[in-house]
Amino acid sequence: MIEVSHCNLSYKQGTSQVKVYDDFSLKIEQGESLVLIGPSGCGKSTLLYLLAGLLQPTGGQVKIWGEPVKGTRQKSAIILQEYGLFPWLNVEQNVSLGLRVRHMSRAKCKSAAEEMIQKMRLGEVKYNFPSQLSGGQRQRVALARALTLQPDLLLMDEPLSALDALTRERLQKLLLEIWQERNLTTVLVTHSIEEAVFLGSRILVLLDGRPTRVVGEIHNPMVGEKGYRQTEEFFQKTSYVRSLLERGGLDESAK
Ligand SMILES: Nc1ncnc2c1ncn2[C@@H]1O[C@H](COP(=O)(O)OP(=O)(O)OP(=O)(O)O)[C@@H](O)[C@H]1O
Repeated sequence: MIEVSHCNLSYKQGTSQVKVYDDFSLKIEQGESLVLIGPSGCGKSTLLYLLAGLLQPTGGQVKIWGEPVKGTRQKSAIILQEYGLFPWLNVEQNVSLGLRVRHMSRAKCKSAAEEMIQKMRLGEVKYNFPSQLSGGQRQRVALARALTLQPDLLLMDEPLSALDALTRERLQKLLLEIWQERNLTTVLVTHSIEEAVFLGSRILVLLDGRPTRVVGEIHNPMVGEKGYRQTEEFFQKTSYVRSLLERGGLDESAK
């Protein structure tokens, strides 16, 4: 279980403080695929950074599998909005980077990276640099790099937002496969309602209220089932999330 308990977090903006989280709590079960959706600036990335240990709350605590998070941890992988690839390293070097900084031998790094490069179908571009890749390929490199570290928690901040519609759907399927195969715990931030319902076993709808408020929590047990996107249930769930976002709160009639 991941527990965010009574967390407070404010940012300094000029001479004032912007209160993003105030007494905020959240629990995430092992193996869940949690999606955070909400308007720009409502605090989604901040929550991801708290979970990653990149930010520390000023009050309260984050615990992962019972351990308080005091900084970044080896088993948490985060994929940021700009993918975080190093432009001066080629695909193979980017993928193996995490292992190299953990002092794994060169040969082991190479074979672990190669396995992941094949899985992500990046073999043909493995000596290319990030500037020579498409958005979808860059995203797969970022995923490959995160997965070589065998994380138990994968945090993703709008990982697919820069992609064209078809590439995005292909990578959504890939993310689902990875989640199901590895029984990973994932937290994904998105602005897309369809993506939230396609990928989230639970969806949290957040709104900016200074502090951030959770205005809806949707359990989505059919996630990952074949053909889910074409079902009535999928349509209903997306309509419900949309109504929460539009009306800024719980609308019982749309449930
Ligand atoms: N380093 C910072 N310094 C000051 N204020 C910040 C900082 N980072 C974020 N904020 C503010 O905190 C609030 C929440 O930001 P956050 O990035 O978590 O929102 P978000 O929901 O992820 O937004 P987006 O969807 O646009 O990425 C915003 O009002 C933002 O302006």
